[in-house]
Parts: sequence; structure tokens; C-alpha cells
Amino acid sequence: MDAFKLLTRSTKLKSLTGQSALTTSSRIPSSGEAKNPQLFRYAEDPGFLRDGNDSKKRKRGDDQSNLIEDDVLNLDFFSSPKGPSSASAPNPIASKSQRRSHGEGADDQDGSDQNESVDESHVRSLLKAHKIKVMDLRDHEAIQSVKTEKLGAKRKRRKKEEPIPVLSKKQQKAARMLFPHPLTSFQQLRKKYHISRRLLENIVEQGITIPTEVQMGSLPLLLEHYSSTGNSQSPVTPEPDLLVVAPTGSGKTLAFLIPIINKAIRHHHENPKRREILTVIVVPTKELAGQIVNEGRKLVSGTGVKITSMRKGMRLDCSDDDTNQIGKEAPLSDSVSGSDVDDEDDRADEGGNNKMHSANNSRSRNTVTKSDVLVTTPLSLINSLSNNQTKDIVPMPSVQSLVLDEADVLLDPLFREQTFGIWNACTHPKLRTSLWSATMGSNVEELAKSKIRERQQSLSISEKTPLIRVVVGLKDSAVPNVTHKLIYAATEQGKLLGLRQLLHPTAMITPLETRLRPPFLIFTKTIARATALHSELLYDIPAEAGGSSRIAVLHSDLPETHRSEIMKGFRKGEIWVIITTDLLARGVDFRGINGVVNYDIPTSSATYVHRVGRTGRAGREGGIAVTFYTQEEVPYLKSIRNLIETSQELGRK
Ligand SMILES: Nc1ncnc2c1ncn2[C@@H]1O[C@H](COP(=O)(O)OP(=O)(O)OP(=O)(O)O)[C@@H](O)[C@H]1O
Repeated sequence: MDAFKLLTRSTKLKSLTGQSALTTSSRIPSSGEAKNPQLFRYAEDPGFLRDGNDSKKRKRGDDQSNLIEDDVLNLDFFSSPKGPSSASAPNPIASKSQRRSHGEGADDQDGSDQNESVDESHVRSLLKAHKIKVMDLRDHEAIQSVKTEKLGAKRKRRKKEEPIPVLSKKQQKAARMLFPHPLTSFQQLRKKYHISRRLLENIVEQGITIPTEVQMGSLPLLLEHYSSTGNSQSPVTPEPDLLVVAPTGSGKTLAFLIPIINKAIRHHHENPKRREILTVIVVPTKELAGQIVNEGRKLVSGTGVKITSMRKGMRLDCSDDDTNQIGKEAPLSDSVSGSDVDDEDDRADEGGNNKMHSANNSRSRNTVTKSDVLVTTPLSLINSLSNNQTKDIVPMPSVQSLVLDEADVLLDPLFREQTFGIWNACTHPKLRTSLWSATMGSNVEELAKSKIRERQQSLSISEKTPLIRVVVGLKDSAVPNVTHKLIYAATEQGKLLGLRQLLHPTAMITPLETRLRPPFLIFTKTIARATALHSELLYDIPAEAGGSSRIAVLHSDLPETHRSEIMKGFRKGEIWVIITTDLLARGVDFRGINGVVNYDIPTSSATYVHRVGRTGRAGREGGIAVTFYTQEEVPYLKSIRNLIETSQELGRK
């Protein structure tokens, strides 16, 4: 009897278009990098752009542009009003003729490759094809006031007493849509945005050649203010605060690292004797912090920029006075003491990071970090700034960029107070904040908006900067390139049986599309269940194949060194299966993971999105997400099923 089939009333989800079971299993994430890391890559078919201009689609586009009245088109949240610099900063919503009259055409010919000579309709087609939506999130009043100012000035010329019309909601929505030129090649980073040559070399050296959608949409916004001269003394447009929602594995890390590293390189250039923390990146887990530092170190190689992860006992040197100079001993005080970080220790990978702390505990307690970029969990930094919460939080006046990665979790009640504490500690008047995640509810947007407003008021900052939102694909949806299986297991015993069949697939009874080849992750809802499942499966892998060493359990109760060892072992391919909790659900990037098993059903859609997003990264095809559920877990099924259908729909479009 086919026990597996008996237990598996597999839900009837439509299969992805053109994705047969055979192709799913013949090309799996562990078989290598995708040729193209983009998720919505049918955009590369030139026919698509032709289609994008066909009558049906054009009609939709025209509808949209029809909504944008002439006057609304004049709204330009980016450009500085006049001056030579504004000529070459492409106004994302100005008409072609307006841009020509501002001399933008000349810039196209001068500095950049042919992609930049694209006209506005092509820009819109590109953004649409790659499912990139950019929107100004400022309050209606702010938009209205820009509108009013512009209209007011115009009408003054026409007829003084004429009342200023109020924008309808529809018009306001249309006015908020922005169409910035997307980044179509990494070479543009240098040609157009003048990033450091070495930084570009470091990107290219990693074999990164095609920008992903989130990079296409967000990098121009974060770099545009230097696009004219390459000189930070004269930024041409205000750098915005940014909210980015883009699928898991779509390259958000690179999208926020490139601008902040470039900023640090400029800072060193302009202040050769000064090193201070310019950027704080806050993440929910130590695993993610370690990973970002590793990614960052590849990018900063040879640039003089230093990126460090926050460790227990580490003291920060946040002073912005001249005593904080490279090569000089930092001043000692209550919150700032000790010597500089040993580069050797500091350069280590995740395991090494911890090595320093455990092997040299007393020394690390006095460590000062004089890094340019600090990556930290909320609690580690708060503890460091408040002497383990025994004193007031020390401000960090030098920090100019605050990055909240997995922002929805960081603004969740669990972390919110700590995250806001860090945000408040960043007192630089020009602080820019960016929030990144694959899922972001509207409450997060509202929280971010009100925090930015509150901070500006409390620090009496009069400069009004744009708050821009970039969305790639559909907000809060799972990656479209993963095959989802919902498997009814009836009971706990049924789950175990089902899982064993994934571990030991038998051609006869395991459906082809459900075969899961290592490496993969198994998620449980609690540490206790993860531990129990690990004990249960420990001897399932035969000794000839490596036995119990191939399967590990990872959760937050384990010592940091142990956690790092497991992460390293998995990355090296020594460990094949990790049983874990939601500790590894977010941000962690193991490139060639073939699948994810939800041994316990996720209790929220966001958790589902992040867990299954550990596979199918950077455009890799063939990842599988298997979710077991028992009778008790049925109530959670509906939202997950809807989410899967939406993501499949997205993949088909
Ligand atoms: N342009 C690119 N070309 C090829 N690979 C890329 C590119 N950009 C990023 N990657 C790779 O894609 C993988 C996923 O990137 P990253 O971890 O930044 O995703 P993410 O969007 O932050 O995902 P998550 O939401 O899960 O945190 C990484 O291995 C990264 O090196």
C-alpha cells in the first residue's frame, strides 16, 4: 500500500506554466547559478517590450498617464530647482521635451551608455516589465503643498484671485507614482553615478553582471544625488529615505551595501584622517549580521572601508570629534574604551567572529570598533550604547545612514523599542533611513513615516526629504520560481513518516516533483520540537553517506560558536540538512538550497514567504517548498494557499 499517498492528500495547486515535474527536478538550485538572477526575466525578451506597446497594454499605460495632468507632471520631487547639476539629473517624471530643454539629452550622449537615451515610455515599459513600482510616500499635504506652490505661482501670473484646485485622491495617487530610470547595467554605476572604480571592480569580480529588479529600482534612487558631478559637495537631488519591498533572494543586500560603501569611500576621500561609524545596519539575527559582514567584506576589499559586526562586550567609538582618527588611540570614557579591533580576528567569517570573543573574552570586552559600517542586532547595539541598559543610550552623532534589514520584524513589538532606541541615537541631521524586507505591512509604513516625522521635529530638522517606496513584484508574495507542495499528514506520526520519505525517496512511492535532494532546511515551530526531531532523525542517514554528521539542529539556545560552526558546515556542504526554528527563516542566504520543509505549518503568511524564500535565490529554478499539516493546523492553510496561488499567478504573468 502506498502509505505516503494515503497520507498525502496533496492540495490541487496549479503547476507553474511550462514547469513540468521533470524540469523541476532536472534543474535544481544546487546545480549552480542561474544565468540571469532576475525574477521577471521575460522582460529580457525584446518582444515583450514590443508587446508592452501593443494596443491593449498601451491603453492601460495611457490610462495611467491620462490621470497625470499636465500640472501634475510638473511635480518633481527630486530635482533641485535650477543650476547646472539639475540638467543632468534625469527628472523621473518630466516629459522628454522638458528633459531635453534641461540639457539631459547632452548628458545621455556624454557620460552614459546607450541605455540612458531611452525615452520615457521605454523607461515605463522597463519598470513595468520588471514589475518595479516607485512611489512618493509623503503625506497628501506635502504633495498637495508642492502642487499648490507650483499651481499658485502659475496662477498668480494668470489671475491673482483664482482659487487653487485641490487634487482628487486619484490625482494624488497618480502624482505619487515615480518613473526613475532603472539601472540596466552595473557599468552605469560608474559612468552615471560615479561610484568608486574599486567598488565596481569588486562587484564584477564576484561574477555579478546583471542587476536584479530591486537593484534596478533602488540603486538609482540611492545614488542619483551624485549623478551629476560625482562630487558629494554638490549633491544634485536630495537623498531620499527609502522603503523597499522585494522578493526573498532578490539581492537586497547588494542594493543597500553599494551606496553605503560608496558613501564611506567618499567620506575617507574628503576626510582622510577620520574614521567614524557612518552606517549602522540593523538585522534581527546574528547569523544574518555575520552574512552581511561577509558580503560587505568582498565589496570593500582594497577600498579602505571597514565593515564589522557587533559583538558582545564591544565598545563603540561614536565620537565625532577630531580625536577619533585612524591610527590614533581612541579616548577612554565610560562608554568608549580600549583598543582598536584586531583586523585579523575581525576579518574572520561567522565562526571567526565568535572566536575572538570566546578566546579573548577579557580583551573583547574592552574592544572599540572604529569601523565605517557596523552590522548589529538591535539588542547588541542597545546594550553597548547603554552599558547593558544601566545608563542612558549614548548618541551616535556620526551615523548618516541607518539600514533596517528585515524591517518589518525590527518594527514588530518584539524589537520595536530597541530599534527605535537606535534610531533616536542617530542624531546626525542628515541621517537617511532605509527599510528593506520581502514583506511589509502598511502598519510598518505608517510607523516608519511617523518615526521619521517625530525625529525631524525633536531634532528641529527643517529639511524635508522625500520618502520613497520601491516595490518589486507583488508586496508580501512568495518567489514565483519555487514549487509549493501542501501535504496533509493527518497526525504527528504522519508528518514523521512523510519527512522520512523525503529523506529516503523511493521511486515507486515518492512523487517525482516532491523529491527533495539535499541540502535543505526543515522548520519547526519551537526549539523543543527542533531538538526532538533532530534526535529522531539523527541515524536516518546511513554511515556510508556520512551518518549523523550530515544532519544538524540550529536554534537560539545554542552557543554562538556552535551556531557558527553549523552555518559553516552547511555552507561547505558537510552538513546536508538543518533542522531549525524561524531563527533561519529570514535573510540567511545559502545559495544552493534545493528545498525547504515546513514540518510545522507557518502561522503567518509573512513567515511562509520568508521560510520558503531560503530556496529559489537569485533566480535559481527548481526549488521545492513542502509544507506538512495536521488536522489542527488546517486553520492556517487558507492564507498560505492564497499566497501560493498569488505567487503562481505572478509567475505566469
Ligand atoms: N545582480 C546579481 N546577480 C547575481 N547574483 C546576485 C545579484 N545580486 C545578489 N545576488 C546574489 O543573490 C543572493 C541573494 O541575495 P540577498 O541575500 O541579498 O537576497 P535578499 O533579497 O536580501 O533576500 P532575503 O529577503 O531572503 O533576505 C546572494 O547569494 C547574492 O550574492
